[in-house]
Amino acid sequence: MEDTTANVIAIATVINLIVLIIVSRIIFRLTEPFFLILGASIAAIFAVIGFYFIRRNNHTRRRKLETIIASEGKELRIEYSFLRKVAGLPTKFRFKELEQATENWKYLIGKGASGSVFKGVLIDGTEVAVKRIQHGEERGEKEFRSEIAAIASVQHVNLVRLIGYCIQNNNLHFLVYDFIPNGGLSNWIFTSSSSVINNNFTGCLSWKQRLNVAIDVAKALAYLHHDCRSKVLHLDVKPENILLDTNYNAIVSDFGISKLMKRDDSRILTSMRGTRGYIAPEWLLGSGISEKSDVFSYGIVLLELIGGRRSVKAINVDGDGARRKYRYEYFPQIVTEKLKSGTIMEVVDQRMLDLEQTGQIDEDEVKKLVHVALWCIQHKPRRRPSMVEVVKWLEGRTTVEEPPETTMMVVDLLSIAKGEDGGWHNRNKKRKPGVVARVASQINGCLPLVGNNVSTSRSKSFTYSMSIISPR
Ligand SMILES: Nc1ncnc2c1ncn2[C@@H]1O[C@H](COP(=O)(O)OP(=O)(O)OP(=O)(O)O)[C@@H](O)[C@H]1O
Repeated sequence: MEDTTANVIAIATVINLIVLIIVSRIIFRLTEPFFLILGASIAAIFAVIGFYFIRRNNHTRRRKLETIIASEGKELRIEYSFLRKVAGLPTKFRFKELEQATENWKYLIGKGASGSVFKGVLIDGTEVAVKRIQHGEERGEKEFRSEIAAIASVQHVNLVRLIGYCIQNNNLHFLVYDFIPNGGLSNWIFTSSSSVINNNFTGCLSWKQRLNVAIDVAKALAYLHHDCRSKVLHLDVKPENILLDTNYNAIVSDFGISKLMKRDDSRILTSMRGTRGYIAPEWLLGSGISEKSDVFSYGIVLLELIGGRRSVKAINVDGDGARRKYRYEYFPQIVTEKLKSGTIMEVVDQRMLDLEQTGQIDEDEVKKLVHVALWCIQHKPRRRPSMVEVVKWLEGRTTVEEPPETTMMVVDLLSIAKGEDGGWHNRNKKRKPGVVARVASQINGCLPLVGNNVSTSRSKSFTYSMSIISPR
């Protein structure tokens, strides 16, 4: 377009000049003014031609540059998206893409404190689990941020991969994960679980599968605690957050309340969250947490893997409705007693024993796992092993010694949602360490593990019940 304009101007100027010369020749008959006008006209012609060439030259150079920049930009974009994929960096999805992937939120696969999880398929065929986080629910914005911060920087075969995220508006966020086909471990070790919604994947894991799960989870935690730039504390290790893939390999998920900790720090102070039954005593007492708090939760999960039951079981002993009274059974205490009396096989999941046809589970193997678990749930964090040590014990690379007896502390809210399996379930996760500390200081000596009145509703006021079992 600019070229054509410049050509027209040049031609028009030349025609003008010719006309001017002819007119001047007739009027001025080759007088002095004629030559002056001629000179000026020739200068004008050169100016126009020069201007034309300079413009043309600039224009060509600009176009060349634009082509180079465009191709380099494209290359950079390709390289960037490749690097994101290789580095496992999460992609930002549009809400519409997620609506299409989940067929308008058709398949609900799980529900937690912070939102619901739906199954979906991305355009490229990748199966995903989309977690919808509605702010205003128990967790929310904070969970969304900490989950992205923690998981975006870690990559391990036993950790769930965050594929992407989506921010629809201020109070509706989404996290997109790899879909893990066999769902939560809780569905495979407990007889029934309230967490099962549209999920048919339940059953009973064999001893070998349970041992593999224990090793996988230990490896994932060892990686988070020792191999990342900052220590990553998961802080919500429990069977619901351990997913199983098609081959029953364990994948640790849900980084909603995880925390990053500097390598040099030995502990951090943070408000108490987590799930009842799995929370380490130091958190309940407000004395600061560390990677050893994950080790404690892991120890509880290990015992639950062996026994196929929750660590705390509320058994209705008297009354009904709001007046119901419960007796609590604390599985770690039962295990300790059975170990002492030489009857450890009595704590092993009966379903699994039936499956394996008694005799196929080696008692020494059971003892080894129990020892590891009891080391992990030592009351004093410094007595607990590192997850690296746990991996070595489980893989048989080093021998695990018999653990010392330990104080066991059971602290929880009075408002308990009792599940079908008699276990405590995932409600009222926020607690106040200050309150716990006060309750703890009132306890003088040891309390027997006894029942309380239990309300099944969600309580807004935080009341604590605490029992301490000390070694005899
Ligand atoms: N990537 C996944 N693949 C398959 N199922 C999943 C996946 N992520 C979660 N689920 C299912 O959804 C359930 C709830 O998910 P999740 O625990 O992450 O939600 P949540 O709100 O963080 O729960 P909570 O905070 O109470 O632990 C899980 O127990 C599991 O059954």
